[in-house]
Amino acid sequence: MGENEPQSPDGVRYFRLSEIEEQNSFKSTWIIINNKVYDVTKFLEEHPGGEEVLREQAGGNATESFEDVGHSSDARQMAASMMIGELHPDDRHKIATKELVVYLAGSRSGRSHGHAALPHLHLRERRSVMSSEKRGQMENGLKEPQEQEEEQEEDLDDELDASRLERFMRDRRRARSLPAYPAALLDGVSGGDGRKRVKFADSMGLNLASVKHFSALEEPQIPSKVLSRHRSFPPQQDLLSDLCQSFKSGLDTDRLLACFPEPRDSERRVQRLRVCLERVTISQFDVRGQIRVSSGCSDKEVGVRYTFNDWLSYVDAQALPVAAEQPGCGGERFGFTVYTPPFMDPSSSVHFAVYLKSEEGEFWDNNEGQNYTLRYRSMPGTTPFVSAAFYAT
Ligand code: HEM
Repeated sequence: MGENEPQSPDGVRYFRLSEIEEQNSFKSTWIIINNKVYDVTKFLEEHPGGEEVLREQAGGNATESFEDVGHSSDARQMAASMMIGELHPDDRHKIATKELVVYLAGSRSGRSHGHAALPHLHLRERRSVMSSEKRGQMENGLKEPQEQEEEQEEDLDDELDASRLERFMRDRRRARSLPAYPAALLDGVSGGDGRKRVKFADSMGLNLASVKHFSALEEPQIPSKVLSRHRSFPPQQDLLSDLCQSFKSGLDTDRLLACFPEPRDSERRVQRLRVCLERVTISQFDVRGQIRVSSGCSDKEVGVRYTFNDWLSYVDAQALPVAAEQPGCGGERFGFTVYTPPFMDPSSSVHFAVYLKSEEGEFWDNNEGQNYTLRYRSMPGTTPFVSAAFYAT
């Protein structure tokens, strides 16, 4: 590949775009970042941001996505070790990115919109290559500059503002979990000394931008978004303390009953399967369940296996014994709680099955082979934070 292509004066290998576009499989995955070509095939599984995001860019220009994430200098050093050449100069125009002039209003005297901490962003297109889709996104909530002449006079200010904007955007970027760096990639990269790095995020998952110190006399203000989330979903009663009771959900009892087994059936099911899901309850924040197992063996592990991504990956969470047992309810009970991520696609589901592992073997209740499924449902017209919950289907 690329043998017939010219090289740059300093010996860098050039690849034609068509050639790069072919490297889009698991066997060979190349991406372009800032006109440099990277072979990320061996890095796919180790990428802290996941294999999928790289696969989506395979064979194409990943510059914008790479920069959007705000990769660290460590990440950039890693990337350097995967560079195999550059995009042929004749093909660079084919992947040219858009250039935007960024205006920050509200930062100059007399232009304030009354939100000192949240500047209004004014974006103006300099080139006309922006796609209409992109333009739609950019213009969403953003305004055109009002007076062109005034803006030209203030070019210097704009430069200053652009750096403020960059800082602002960085602060408002969604906080990301910190990577577990693969040891092999850390040779010679700073930060690989095994020390833990910690990041803070607010209730919406955004990076902590500043720290405010409250005095003892000052009442902390709870943002209305956070309050409304709690108001919409009052805490449910503690179902785990109420054994042998019907499945309950403040959200959709009928549908739950249709999907989950009848609790009075659990006697029969636990005899047959040795383990069964007896009850489940759902709130916007978590899914709680009660598992019943046949009494007997002392050394056992009871838990739930669940996935938020259709079993691409899954988690086994151990269930803990429920303290009190009511008379007339044979077997032992274990409770589990699965916390649902705050940011889910509207179509997301959680699938799960419950298990018992003992010296006699492994036993499962997987809803007769179909697993238990809860679908995430958004309610239109409200913000995602107060509008969605899991529903049984
Ligand atoms: C050779 C190319 C790449 C390398 C070496 C690389 C490396 C890394 C590293 C080390 C991190 C951890 C955070 C950090 O240190 O910045 C990271 C995070 C991430 N990367 Fe990349 N990356 C590459 C390309 C990409 C591309 C093309 C995309 C998007 C299409 C991407 C998306 C992400 C995302 C979304 C995260 C955040 C994961 C999280 O913390 O939740 N990366 N990457």
